[in-house]
Amino acid sequence: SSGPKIPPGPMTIPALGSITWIRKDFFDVESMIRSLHAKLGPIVALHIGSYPMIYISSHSLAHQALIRNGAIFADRPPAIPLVKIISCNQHSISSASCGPMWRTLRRNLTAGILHPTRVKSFSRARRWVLGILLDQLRAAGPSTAMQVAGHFRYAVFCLQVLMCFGDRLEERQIKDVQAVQTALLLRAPRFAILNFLPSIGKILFRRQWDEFQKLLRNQENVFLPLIRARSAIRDNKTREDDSNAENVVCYVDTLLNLEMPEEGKRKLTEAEILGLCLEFFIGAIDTTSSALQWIIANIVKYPAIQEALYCEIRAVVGHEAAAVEEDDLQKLPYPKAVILEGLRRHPPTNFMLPHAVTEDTELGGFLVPKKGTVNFMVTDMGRNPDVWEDPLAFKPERFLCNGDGSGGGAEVFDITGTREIKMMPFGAGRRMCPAYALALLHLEYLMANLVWALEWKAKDGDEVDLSEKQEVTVVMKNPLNAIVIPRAK
Ligand code: HEM
Repeated sequence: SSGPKIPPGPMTIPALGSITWIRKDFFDVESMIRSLHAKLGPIVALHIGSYPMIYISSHSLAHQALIRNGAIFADRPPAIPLVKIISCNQHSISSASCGPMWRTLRRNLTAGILHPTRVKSFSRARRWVLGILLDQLRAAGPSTAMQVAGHFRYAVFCLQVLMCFGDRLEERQIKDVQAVQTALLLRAPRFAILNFLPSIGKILFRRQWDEFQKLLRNQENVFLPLIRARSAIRDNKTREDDSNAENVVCYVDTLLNLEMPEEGKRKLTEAEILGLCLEFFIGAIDTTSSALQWIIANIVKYPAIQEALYCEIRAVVGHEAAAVEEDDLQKLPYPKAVILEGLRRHPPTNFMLPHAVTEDTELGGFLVPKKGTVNFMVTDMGRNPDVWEDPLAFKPERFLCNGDGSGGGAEVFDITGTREIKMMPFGAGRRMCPAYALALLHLEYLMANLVWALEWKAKDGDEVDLSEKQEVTVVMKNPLNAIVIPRAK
């Protein structure tokens, strides 16, 4: 027709095209999309399944799609079979179609456990987790280098588990949750084959299918008793007003109380609650802990940044403070700038979750057809030289008002991209990460205290290598190996 055309992309024969793509490594696909952008411009299309997959590398097109035409671009495509199983048929926030179920679940998360007063009620839990992390890091001694990634991941895991199941959990219970959840994530690549031809895949790849089912059962065995324990606490509370009962509301409490307004006010099933808990971990743990590792790696690589952080913290909390408290963070613009620079330079994910389009629409002069999927080049946007001066340098000052690195300016950067998108580590628009403020709090609190309590150094003669590797998130190819020296107070 004479109307706008589908964005340019490599020519493919429909079915054959899909087979070619399935055989490609994720990194190959990513670098291919990057070279297509270099050749064909900021909007390109791949023809992998029945509908085109459109990739966008331009900040202004991302803003036009996600903010100005947010309603059209806010849906999700049908989930792949294994995600369907884990999410109880797309009854999770990240996978649900953009309808009443998604709205209710998302609102329950943002107005419930992510409400600032609820987040504040977990301050004690955060202090406890920080103590565990510092003990683990100090244990190596001041002259032995250690890999810190596992310790960071465990700390973030503890934070999420406590917010999910209640802040009185014992470490033993946290470790049980971690064991089953990590097993599922680590084995995930083995199960990918089950996504193709799901009905006969169970028979053809019997071993993988049985193993997948076993991991799901293990997960139920650990999660369901924790969910039922919260249910029992709630029932006891309604029977007698027990002042000793738990008073910090956790995510599971909000899910147990939730009613689905469009479905006769029905309650969520245990399986749905379990899937939502899993999402609460999968969305948070690898993203937050890999961001923390990248940020600390840059602090080790650039001692002047570490010194500037330490000096600003000291000026606010005083020489003798045992720790940086959450209330102090509001008075510390430089740590905020370091976190933002970390997320710009090393966003945990190169792409967002795929968005589906609800009607034919035009973007950048091209047709984005109904049911087509759209995704955005998150990493490339944060490193675009047209938007960021010297984009590969790690310069937190760019996020300070006064821009001179003195830490005196207030942080005004709009991470939501509502006015203008300059980077989008948390996405933008209606599907933007609902927990971005929590993630920023965890990163700021942990980083500020890690620098306040410990001096970070590279192993003698070792360069901090910032090469990347794709795992669940983008991680350091050579994980950070650092020496930590407790600071005298
Ligand atoms: C540094 C940490 C984090 C990063 C970089 C991050 C990034 C993202 C991104 C890029 C998306 C997709 C946005 C889109 O498709 O438009 C997303 C969605 C989501 N994230 Fe996060 N996230 C982080 C932490 C968290 C945490 C702590 C939680 C839970 C407490 C969480 C829960 C979710 C959920 C539920 C969604 C789906 C939202 C929807 O579809 O409506 N994330 N996140």
